[in-house]
Amino acid sequence: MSIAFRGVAHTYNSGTPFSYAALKNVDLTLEEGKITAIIGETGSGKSTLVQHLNALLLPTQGELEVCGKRISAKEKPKNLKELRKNVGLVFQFPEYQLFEESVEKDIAFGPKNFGASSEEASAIAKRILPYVGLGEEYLQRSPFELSGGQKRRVAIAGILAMDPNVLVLDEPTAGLDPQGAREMMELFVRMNREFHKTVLLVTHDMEHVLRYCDDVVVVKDGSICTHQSVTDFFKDPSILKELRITPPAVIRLREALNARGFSLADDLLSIEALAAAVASEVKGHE
Ligand SMILES: Nc1ncnc2c1ncn2[C@@H]1O[C@H](COP(=O)(O)OP(=O)(O)OP(=O)(O)O)[C@@H](O)[C@H]1O
Repeated sequence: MSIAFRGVAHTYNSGTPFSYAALKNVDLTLEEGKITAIIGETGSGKSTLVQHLNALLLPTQGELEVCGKRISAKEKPKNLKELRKNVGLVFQFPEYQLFEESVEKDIAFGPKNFGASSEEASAIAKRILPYVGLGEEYLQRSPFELSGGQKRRVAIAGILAMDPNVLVLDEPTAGLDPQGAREMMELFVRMNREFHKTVLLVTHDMEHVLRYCDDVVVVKDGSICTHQSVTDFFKDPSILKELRITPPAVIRLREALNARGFSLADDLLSIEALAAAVASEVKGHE
């Protein structure tokens, strides 16, 4: 079952002098089971786009279909609660939304809200915590005493606890140190590969897009300007230049080497592949 936007537009403050067309006639089909990066310049409409997926925002025109539910301006999904259980939305800086007195209660809040007993919800919290890299000793701690990165892990555990089919992550690694960001990305990859979650990732980090994602969607001025596989996207340097995107380090290194006389192919997208190609060219000249 795919996720489809059909002619979706979203205008903020419609009918007022402050009206702003943030999304314009978006047609987009996302395959389930993939990790798709949503990228684009700041203010291009990425957050507005993804907030439609659990009906936090409703289209002002058009409709979308998510997990078998139709969402349109005229028609709120029949069972909003079920939709929100299926589509876990992690906002930018989710740690600001923690509110319970203990980590356990915070993670258990969602499952309880969706009908689990206190015991079941606590068991889920215990089970989920190690996935986000925190030990059981954190369960009874106040979320407010934790570091920023630990709070973020608790907030994400709260979403995972509801076992959504679709995980929508709006800049989940913003502000994390490189190690923390890598661990977070590896968690999402695991959720995708092991638990078959569809992952949509809003990000400005091209290294993460190249390394962890399958497909990429570029949003520009409220429209979708490209949707393709990550390997095709990064193979075409003209698109990156046109969109003023700084390419990942491996591509910059390849361009620098080619400028010095190498003829390395555009599809060398990992350090290992690039090193092997450089070694073979050097050997060929010996
Ligand atoms: N609640 C709102 N009311 C009015 N305008 C808004 C609102 N939220 C967003 N906008 C406007 O809509 C446009 C798209 O915003 P959005 O947050 O979707 O962009 P974005 O691509 O996610 O940006 P960033 O990368 O900076 O997070 C922006 O011009 C923004 O100012």
